[in-house]
Amino acid sequence: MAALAPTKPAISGHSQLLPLRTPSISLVFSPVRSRLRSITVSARLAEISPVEKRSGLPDLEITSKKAKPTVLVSEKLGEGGLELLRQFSNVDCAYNLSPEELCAKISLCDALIVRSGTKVTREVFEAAKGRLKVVGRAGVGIDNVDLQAATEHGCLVVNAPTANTIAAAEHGIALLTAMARNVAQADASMKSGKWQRNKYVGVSLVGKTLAVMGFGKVGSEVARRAKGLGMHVIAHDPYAPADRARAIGVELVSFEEAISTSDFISLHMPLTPTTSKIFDDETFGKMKKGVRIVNVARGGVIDEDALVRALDVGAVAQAALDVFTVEPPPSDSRLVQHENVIVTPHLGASTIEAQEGVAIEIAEAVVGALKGELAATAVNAPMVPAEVLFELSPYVVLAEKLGRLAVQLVAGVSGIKGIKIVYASARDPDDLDTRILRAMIVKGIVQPISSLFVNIVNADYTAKQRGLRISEERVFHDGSPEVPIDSIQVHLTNVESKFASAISDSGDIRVEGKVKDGVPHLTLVGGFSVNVSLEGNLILCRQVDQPGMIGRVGNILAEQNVNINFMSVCRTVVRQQAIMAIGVDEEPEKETLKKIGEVPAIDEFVFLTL
Ligand SMILES: NC(=O)c1ccc[n+]([C@@H]2O[C@H](COP(=O)([O-])OP(=O)(O)OC[C@H]3O[C@@H](n4cnc5c(N)ncnc54)[C@H](O)[C@@H]3O)[C@@H](O)[C@H]2O)c1
Ligand SMILES: O=C(O)[C@H](O)COP(=O)(O)O
Repeated sequence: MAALAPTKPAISGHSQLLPLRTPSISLVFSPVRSRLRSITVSARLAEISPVEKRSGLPDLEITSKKAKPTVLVSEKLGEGGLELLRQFSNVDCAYNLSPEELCAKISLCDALIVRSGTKVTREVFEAAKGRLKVVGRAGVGIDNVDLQAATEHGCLVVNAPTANTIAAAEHGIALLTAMARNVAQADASMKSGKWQRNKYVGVSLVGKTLAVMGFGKVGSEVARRAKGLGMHVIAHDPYAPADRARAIGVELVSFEEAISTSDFISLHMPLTPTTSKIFDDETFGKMKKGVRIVNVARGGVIDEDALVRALDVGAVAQAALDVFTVEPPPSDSRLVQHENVIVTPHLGASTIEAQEGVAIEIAEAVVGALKGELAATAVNAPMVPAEVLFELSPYVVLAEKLGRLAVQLVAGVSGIKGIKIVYASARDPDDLDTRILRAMIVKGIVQPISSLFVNIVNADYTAKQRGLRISEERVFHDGSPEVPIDSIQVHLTNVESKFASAISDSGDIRVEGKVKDGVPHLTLVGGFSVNVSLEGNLILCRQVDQPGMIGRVGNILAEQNVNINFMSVCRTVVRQQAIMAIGVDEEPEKETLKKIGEVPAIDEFVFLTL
C-alpha cells in the first residue's frame, strides 16, 4: 500500500505557495429531540463552491445557504415522514426503479431512503460519484444495503429500528395462530365452494413449547405475547442479556436445545453471513418431528429447498412465511405453493401505525445526518453518545486543525506512514472516548493532500487503505477530571519536515494543541512552546532573538495590507533563538513571503493554512 506523500506542500523558505482553502468550522449542539439526540458538526459553507464544499466538509453536512439537498425516496413512505423531508429538502419519490435507473439518478441525490425492496449495491455508491451522503433504511433490516461499500464511500447508513417492532411481532403471532388453525387453507377452501370441517382440524398452542430464535426487539415481543397465549417459551440468542429474558419469564437455551425440544419455532434473527441458511437439512433433521416454523425475519436464514424436503416428508408439519430468499419469490415456487405452507408478501411491518412511525423515524435521522448530525441510529459509524460529543466538540475542531497543520509541515518528498496521537487527560482512560478525535485528525491529515472526502464514517478505513498506522496514547495530566482533555499531540513519525524546528527530540513532526476558553490553540511545535489561537493562516519563523524582528516582519505584511490577528514569540535561548508565530487573516502573496524569508535574522519559516 503506498504511503501518503503530500502533494500540495504549504510554502516554506522559498518554495511555491499552494493555498489550501478551508471553511471556518463551527460546532452546534442540537437540542434533545423526542427520540434522537444529536450533535451538529457543521461547516459554514456559504462562500464555498460545490467542489470545494465536498472537500471541506468536517463531517456529513451538505447544506449551504444556496442549495437544498435532494432526497430520493425509492419506496413508499408514510406522509408524515415525507412532510418532514420536504421542509428541509427537495424530495423525489420514484418507486419501482430498475437498478440501472437507480444508478442513473443517484449522482443527483444527497440522500436515499429505501425499504427492503431496493438493493443498495456497490454499483449504486460508485454511481453516486461522492454526492450521496446518507442512506436511510425505513425499517430494521439493512441486509439490502452494501454497508462495506457505503463505508468506503463515506456514506452514512441509518435505519429506523424501533417503529415497526410491534407490527412485526403481531404479524408473527398472526401467522403462528393462523398456521396452527389452518385459517388460510380453510378460507381458500370455503371460497372455492367447499365445507371441509374434518380436513382442517388444527393444533392447540396452550402448553406447547415455542422457541424464539433471536431474542431482540421483535423476538422478545413475540415471546411476551406467546406467553399470554399460554405457551412455554424458550429462546436462543448468543448475544441477548439473560436478565432481559428472565424479566419476561423466558429461558435462554443453546441452539441445539431450542430446535430439538420445541413444537413451534419462530425466527427473529438478522440475516448475516453467520445466520445465512442456518436452517438447513441438518438442522431440520434435529428438530422434533412435526415441528411448525414461523419466519418473519429474513428468508435467507432458511435453506428453502431443504425446507420443502422437510415439509414433503412431514419432518416439518407446517411453515408460515412472511419473507423469502428472493422477493418476490418465483410464482411457481414449490415452497409458496406447498399445501402446508401459508405465506404473506413481507407484510410484517405493514401496518398504518408502523409505516407512519418508521417514516418519521427515518426522516428525522436522514435530515439530521444531512445537517451534519451524528444520528443515534447510525449503522456504519461509531456511536458516540450526544453528551460525549457535546463535551468533546471544541476538541473535535482542535483535532482536525492539528492534523491539517502537521501534514503541511511534512517535506514534499517524504511519505507519512505513522501517526501517533497523545492525549493528556486527568480522566480515567475508560472515561474518554477518543474515536471522533482520531477520525478528525485523520481527516485533517488526509483530506488536504488527496481528492478523498473523509468523514467519521470512513476515516479509519481511509487511513488503513493508505497504509497509515495510527496509535493512540494516554498520559496522565494532574488536573481536574471535569476537563476531558488538557492537550492533544499529533506526531508524524519517520518523516522529514520543511520546518526543521517542527521535529521533536524523538525525530517526529510534533504539534500540540489545547482548548483555551473554548478556542483551539497551538501550544507546541517540535520542541518549541507557542501560544496562538488556531484561526486564519499561520506563519512560523525561527529567528535570531534580537530587537526589531516583530516590526520588520509586521512591516512586510503591512505593505501588502495583510492583517496580523495575533503574534506570539517564544525564546529558547535569550539573544540566540526564538520562534515567532504570526496569525494572519489574509493569505500573503508569494513575493511577500519571499521577503520574510530574506530577512537575514530569519533562519527558516513556513506558511500554513488552518
Ligand atoms: N417481516 C418484517 O416485515 C420484519 C419487520 C421487522 C423486522 N424484521 C426482521 O426481523 C429481524 C429481527 O428484527 P429486530 O428488530 O428484532 O432486530 P434486533 O436487532 O432487535 O434483534 C435481532 C436479535 O437477533 C440476535 N441474533 C443475532 N445473531 C443471532 C444468531 N446467530 N442466533 C440467534 N440470535 C441471533 C441478536 O442478538 C438480536 O438480539 C430482522 O431480521 C429484521 O430485519 C422483519
Ligand atoms: O426489516 C424490516 O424493517 C422489515 O423487514 C420491514 O421491511 P419493509 O420496510 O420492506 O416492509
